[in-house]
Amino acid sequence: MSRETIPVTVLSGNLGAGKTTVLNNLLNTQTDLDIAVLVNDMGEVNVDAERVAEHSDISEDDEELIELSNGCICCELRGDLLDALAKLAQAREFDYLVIESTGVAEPLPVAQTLTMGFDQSDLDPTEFYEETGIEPMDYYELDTTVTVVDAHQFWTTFGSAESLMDGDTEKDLGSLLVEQIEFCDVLLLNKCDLVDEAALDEIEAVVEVLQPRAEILRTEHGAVDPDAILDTGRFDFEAASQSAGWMQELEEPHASAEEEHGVTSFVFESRRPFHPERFADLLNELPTNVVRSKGHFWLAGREDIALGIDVAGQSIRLTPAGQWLATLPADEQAQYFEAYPELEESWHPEYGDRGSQLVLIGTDMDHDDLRADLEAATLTDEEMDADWSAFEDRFPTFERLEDAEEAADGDAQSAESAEEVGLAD
Ligand SMILES: Nc1nc2c(ncn2[C@@H]2O[C@H](COP(=O)(O)OP(=O)(O)OP(=O)(O)O)[C@@H](O)[C@H]2O)c(=O)[nH]1
Repeated sequence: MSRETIPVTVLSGNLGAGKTTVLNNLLNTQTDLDIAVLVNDMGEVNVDAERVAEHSDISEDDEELIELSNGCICCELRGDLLDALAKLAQAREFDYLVIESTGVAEPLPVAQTLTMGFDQSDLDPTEFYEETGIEPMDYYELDTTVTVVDAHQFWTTFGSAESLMDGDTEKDLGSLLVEQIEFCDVLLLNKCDLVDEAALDEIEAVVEVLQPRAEILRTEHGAVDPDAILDTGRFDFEAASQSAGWMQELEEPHASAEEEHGVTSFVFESRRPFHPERFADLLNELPTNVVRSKGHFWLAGREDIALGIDVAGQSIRLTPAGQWLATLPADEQAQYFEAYPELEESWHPEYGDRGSQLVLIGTDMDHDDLRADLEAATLTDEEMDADWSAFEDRFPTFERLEDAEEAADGDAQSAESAEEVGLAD
């Protein structure tokens, strides 16, 4: 194959989901492609690379098997990843690259690194890059992101609050699984030999709501047709980072073909602020069948910025989601109205654009009950007239207004100011 850039497939997926098994299968399946492999392992010894070497034609001494150990390519090893790719590109004796990330890798930053390289990202240049000036991403193109999901462990992981240290941040396996599902082009539902048909249908229904864009394939022992994950041309950064089910839900509530599996979703909207104490209590006691929730909300007493919320499994993350336009001078507001006329239509005479919009996705959710609970957590008529600053407020305070602006500009999930909270009493 001769082309200007080398296409890349990235394999993600929770610990033990079957990434190495998929990779070995791929390397042992005859394709026309000469595949180079980069394996990332958290430990000092790259066990996965050893296993790849053991089970395929590629040996550990081979230049086309790169090992990156002792860290994760979604955080501290991003620069090393690019260096390794630059060195590999110089040899260029292969025509496809497959990257196996660690089980704790977040796919979005990996894809970001591979899309932006050193030139466009905020990465500090490495010594190698400064010496050679080679921008690896001139040589590569991200082609397909694949998430391998363990069907057998699915519900256990989904509801898991087991926390794991991932670089400097702590997160739980459940929310990592959701992120990995939400950000992929192809999803391999692996270990199907261990799960019956009805249970697989149920898992697929949840996955389809979380990630309507991906192709979902059922696999056993990682056996997959190479054409399904190599050279598919499916990767599209914008689409991938925007395609999560909750986003689509805001635009166009989906017809509930999934309802037979009890997977549903709804949008809660209110122009009244939440009472800080009642809303914190509600979030702390959110039923476990609410598997995903995202959106922004207005908290009484926080009239400057909107707060963003991201619930996945057992974890709740809060971010500053942007400044309310109501806080801006009239001339700046007028500019927004011109660009977005619908803003003016929904403008409240006293509160402006302040309000809440939350999407909830879950299994067997009682929409009416949940809606009533959310409604009850907003201020009553009497409270609307009270002094809001006197309410007890356990939500994190975001010191800098720039935090809000950064989060509004970019991806709220990666905003450094995100806080994982317990909202304890
Ligand atoms: N029964 C069954 N076992 C599988 C299947 N796929 C993989 N396994 C087994 O599951 C275990 C984990 O598989 P790996 O391929 O090492 O998973 P991984 O995602 O690379 O794991 P980490 O590198 O630790 O994140 C191994 O013992 C595999 O043999 C499958 O479809 N069915």
